[in-house]
Amino acid sequence: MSDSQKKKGAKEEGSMLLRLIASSITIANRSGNIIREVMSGGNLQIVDKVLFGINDLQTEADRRVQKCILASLHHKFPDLTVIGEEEDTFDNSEWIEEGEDDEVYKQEKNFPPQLLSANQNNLCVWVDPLDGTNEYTKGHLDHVTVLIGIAVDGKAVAGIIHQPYYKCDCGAGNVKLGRTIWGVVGLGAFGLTRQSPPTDCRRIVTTRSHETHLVRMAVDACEASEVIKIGGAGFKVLYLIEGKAHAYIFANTGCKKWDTCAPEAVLRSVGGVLTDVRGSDIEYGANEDPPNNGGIVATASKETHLWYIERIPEAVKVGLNV
Ligand SMILES: Nc1ncnc2c1ncn2[C@@H]1O[C@H](COP(=O)(O)O)[C@@H](O)[C@H]1OP(=O)(O)O
Ligand SMILES: [Mg+2]
Ligand SMILES: [Mg+2]
Ligand SMILES: [Mg+2]
Repeated sequence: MSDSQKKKGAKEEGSMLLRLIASSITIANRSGNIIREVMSGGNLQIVDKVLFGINDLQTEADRRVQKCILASLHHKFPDLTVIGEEEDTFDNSEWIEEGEDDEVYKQEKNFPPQLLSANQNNLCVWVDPLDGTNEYTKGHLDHVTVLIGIAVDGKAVAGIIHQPYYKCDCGAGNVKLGRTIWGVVGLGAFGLTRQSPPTDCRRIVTTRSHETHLVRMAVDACEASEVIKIGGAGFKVLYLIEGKAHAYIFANTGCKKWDTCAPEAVLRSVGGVLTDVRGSDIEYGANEDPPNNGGIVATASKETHLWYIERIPEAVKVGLNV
């Protein structure tokens, strides 16, 4: 047996969660290539999924990335529950990505032991192939992320967030597009640096394309010195972790569990919190319904989260039925 065969065999016998995260990072990177290819091809083939709400668009990039992620995960983990935003099809062998990111295995000894023993019976993966579709179609490309969220026993514990249009400075004036962030609760986050927000202001990040009366009421009650309207749940959570905003407030229905599973896991891996507007945890088990009708309140620090929950007016909480 060759060295590479031995290495592959050892990985296949090891922790399913490690393999899943290592595979998902590589799959998310390939997804970023697909998103850029579709955009540069110039034909997004936009479909309006009017049945599900306002500004609920789907493009050829959403569809292709969903095929890539689901086919790749199904190929390696045939018994795993994977729930994606777009249609489910597994007959997409041309989209299979087989690689794994070795950096994940280097962290094995630091992983919480109870997560290393997770298996297909208590794991569930929530996939948003392209978060921020509305913004993608309007050229706000930096708002777009690919989200692969991993839940164990219904809790968001690991997440991969890929930003296809993030500009990485490679030195000497060279710029590479795309970065991938991953995080595991109890281990930490990789691919970005956590920064504290300024202490002399209160910046709230909220929806750009799904604003309603309840969203405005909730944001107003939090006494923001600045309201930042950007697309996507993934992009907004990165604003929190990188200290560009103090809280993410979304008092509306419309978000689904694939929107928040990866962002919540990455946020919690750095000590943050993401809940509905009542402060209740979002459940990500395989039998949960996808919609999260209770909105979102998220902060990068546990200490400040309750302050925002207490400020959301009761009328907003009742309006969202939580
Ligand atoms: N009313 C809605 N209908 C469909 N998707 C929604 C709705 N509201 C929010 N979302 C999803 O949640 C994400 C975050 O919301 P927002 O950008 O408004 O803050 C959106 O990018 C969208 O994800 P997606 O782009 O993957 O369809
Ligand atoms: Mg969508
Ligand atoms: Mg989304
Ligand atoms: Mg999406």
